Order: sequence, then C-alpha cells, then structure tokens
Amino acid sequence: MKPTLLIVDDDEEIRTQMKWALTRDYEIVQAGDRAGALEAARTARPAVVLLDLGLPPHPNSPDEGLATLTELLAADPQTKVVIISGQGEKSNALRAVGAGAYDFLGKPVEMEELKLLLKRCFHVALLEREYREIQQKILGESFDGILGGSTRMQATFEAIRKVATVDAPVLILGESGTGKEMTARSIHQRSARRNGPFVAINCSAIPESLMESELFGHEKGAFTGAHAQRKGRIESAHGGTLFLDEIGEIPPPIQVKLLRFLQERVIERVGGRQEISVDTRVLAATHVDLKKGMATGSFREDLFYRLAVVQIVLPPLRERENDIVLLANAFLQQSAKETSKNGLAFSPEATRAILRHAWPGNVRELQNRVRRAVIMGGTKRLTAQDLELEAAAPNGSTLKEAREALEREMLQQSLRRHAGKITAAANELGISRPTFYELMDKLGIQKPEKPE
Ligand SMILES: Nc1ncnc2c1ncn2[C@@H]1O[C@H](COP(=O)(O)OP(=O)(O)OP(=O)(O)O)[C@@H](O)[C@H]1O
Repeated sequence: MKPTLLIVDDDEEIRTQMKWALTRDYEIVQAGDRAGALEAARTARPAVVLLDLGLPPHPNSPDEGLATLTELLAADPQTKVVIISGQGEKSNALRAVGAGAYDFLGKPVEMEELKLLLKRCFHVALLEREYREIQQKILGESFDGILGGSTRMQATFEAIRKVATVDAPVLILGESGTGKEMTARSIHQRSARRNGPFVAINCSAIPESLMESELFGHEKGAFTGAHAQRKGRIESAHGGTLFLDEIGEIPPPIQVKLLRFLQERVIERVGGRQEISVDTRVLAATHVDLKKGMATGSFREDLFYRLAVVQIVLPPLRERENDIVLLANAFLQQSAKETSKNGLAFSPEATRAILRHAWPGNVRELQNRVRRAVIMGGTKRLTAQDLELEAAAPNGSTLKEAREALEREMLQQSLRRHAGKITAAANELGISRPTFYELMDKLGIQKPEKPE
C-alpha cells in the first residue's frame, strides 16, 4: 500500500502538477484551504503534508498557512509538514519551522529535490512510528502495573521475579516515589502467599506512642483508652505479607521487639502474656541510608541484617533512560482518558523540559504534574508551563548552545536542500564558503561524502 501524502495549495494547477509527478509513489490527497486541509488530515491521516503558506482568504500573507500548520500539528503532533515558500519568503518558512514544520522548500519546486525530501520525511515518519510501537509494547507489557523499558527497570523486574518465590525478607531501597510499595505488592502477588492478605504500614505516619500497639496489638485494659482487645498489623498479615514502609522510622525499643518477632515468629500483644505465632513474610522499605543510622546507633545492626537478606534497589527516575518520556506519555494517556481529552500530547518544548527536570519526587512527582497539567491545561498540547516546569531554551540551556543548535540545523538543512553543494548552501545562507567551512568545523558537521 502506498503511503498517503496531503498536498495543501490554493492553486489547483500546482496541485495537479504535483499529483502527476508523485502519484506513482504516494496516495495523493488534496486540499485548497485550511478547513479542507484539516478535514483531509482527519480522514486520510497522512504521515506527511506539503503545505503552501499562502492560503485563502489571505493568499499574500503567511498567516493562514501558519494557522493551518499549527492546527495540523495540534491534531496530530507526529505529522511531518513540509512548507513550500515563495521567493523571498525565507523568514516565513523559518517561522514555520520554528512552529513545528519539519522542513521547507523554495518555489519554484524542483521535482527531484521534492521527491528526495519526501522520501526522507516518510522514512523518518515510519521510523518514529515503529519506535513508538515498540515503546508502547514495552509499556503495554507492564510488570504488575510497574512501567519501565529501561535496562535498570528490566533488571528490577528480574529481581522481583527471583525473590517472589522464596520466602525470605526483602529490603526495598529507593528515593521517595520510586515505586517501593508497588514493588512490594508485586512480590506479594507473585508469591505463594498471593491469596493471603497484603498489609502495608507506613512507620513514619504512626506516632511513636501508638506504634507498639499498632504493630503488635493490645489486650483490653493494657493502657488508658484500650477499651477492647485489638489485633495488631503483624497479626493481621497472618498467611500473607507484611510491608513495613519507612522502616528507618521505627524507634529503637520497638526495633528490639520486631527483631524478636523475625527470629522467633511469635508476638505478644501489649498487656498480654500469651505468645501468638504469626506466619507472615516481611518486606521492608526505606528511602534513608540505614547504614548511617547504624553508625549513629539509631538503627540496630542485627535487625538490618535480618531484614536485608535480599535487597532490591529502585533507581531514581532520572537514571531510567527513556522511561521518563515513556512514563510521562503513559500518565498523559491515562489522565486524558479519564478526562475525555482525546488527542492530547506534549509540545516539543514540554518534552524537553521533562527531560531537563531532575525529578526529585521521582515517578510520583511525574504522575502528579502530568495529572494536574491534563486537568488544568489546554485540550490539544500541554506546555512546560502546564507542567509547572521551567521552559527549556531550544535544544540547549544557554544562549550559546541555543544559537549553535539553530546554526547547526540551518547548515544541515541547507546542505540537504543543495545535495551537499557547499557554494549553493553558503549562498543561500548569505555567508562565504570559508565561513561555511569554519562553521561546519565548529559545529561538528560532517563534510558531504562527495564535496564539489
Ligand atoms: N514504574 C512505575 N510505573 C507506573 N507507576 C508508577 C511506577 N513507579 C511508581 N509509580 C506510581 O507512583 C506513585 C508512587 O509509587 P509508590 O508509592 O510505590 O512509591 P514509593 O517509593 O513507595 O513512595 P514513598 O517512598 O513516598 O512511600 C504511585 O502512584 C505509583 O502508582
């Protein structure tokens, strides 16, 4: 099947000429104005669009063409739009590239040049689609809801698989929001105890005075306010898994009792004298360095070695390669579905800002920012501002980097347009040949294979 190309030009003669020249390789769809272009894009879903900027009702200004470009990209940010610009309209074409157009060609259009450019556009569009499909597949096959295609997360999944089947305690380490509780749930789900209870307790959320009775339970009258006998969390986890989150927050007297439970598998309720055996697997997690606690005496070494028979370390989000953008997109899709905002996507500048941010709150922070942006932001494109992130300078953080990125882009595009001919490219950009060579050198652009 031939790929679909949409040609948007108000001059029917030009459209017909192009159609004749390109119909062998592409399924051609045509439109003469903005409304027609959007309708054709919606129904035919072309990967590439050729767009003349001068469209009715303002054929002599680029405004209608630029508005069409913006709306085409808002409807499908993946579309590759190639601008056809008249003589002396380079600044408009550059504006269009700034607004997200993929490339531009000057009039009169040279058919061979156009064919080459289209071939490249469709090739890039195809590669991008394949990449997205692979990533989608990786994300689709999430590990008990834990998303991650990075090598670090794949290694984590492997570790979970291995520890799930043995009954040993596991200590899960990782910064806040890295998915420690999700990991604990996954271990439980994959273990022989999956039909038993999963009891999670956040040790940092319980006041010290209540912690002992919360964990071990109490007998009636054990202390003021103990009106009835109450089972503790450990006992409730009988037959299943007990997850002790923020284990570093447990005060030393309770650490002793916990150690005894881990050694002897029996507990005593507060105020009780009877030993109760409890069969539960213990998983613990912390975002603090327990070794420091051991050095200062706030965390017992013997308890640490009991809990840390096996350790799983969750990497911070910033170390998970491509996962950041994948997770951001997955959360975007989830939230967009919940709020019925179909076709919502990040702007390129938002994606750059996502990549630049250090994510101290890890996956939880990412999830929260994306959710908030989906609710508060527009209906088509989410900006860095919607995410409450600092907008990044284009392709770099400093003015120098941004300038160099733009220069590199312009030189490369010009070289492509002139099939590697340096004199022509230098002429187009209004610089001398030696300056062109100097810039190529400075910006690390490879010399064309067959220099003139
Ligand atoms: N890899 C992931 N894929 C999808 N969602 C994730 C992933 N990691 C974390 N989350 C989500 O991020 C949030 C935080 O995860 P979780 O509570 O497991 O982290 P945590 O490390 O236990 O956090 P804390 O240290 O603050 O207790 C949850 O809403 C969870 O669903």
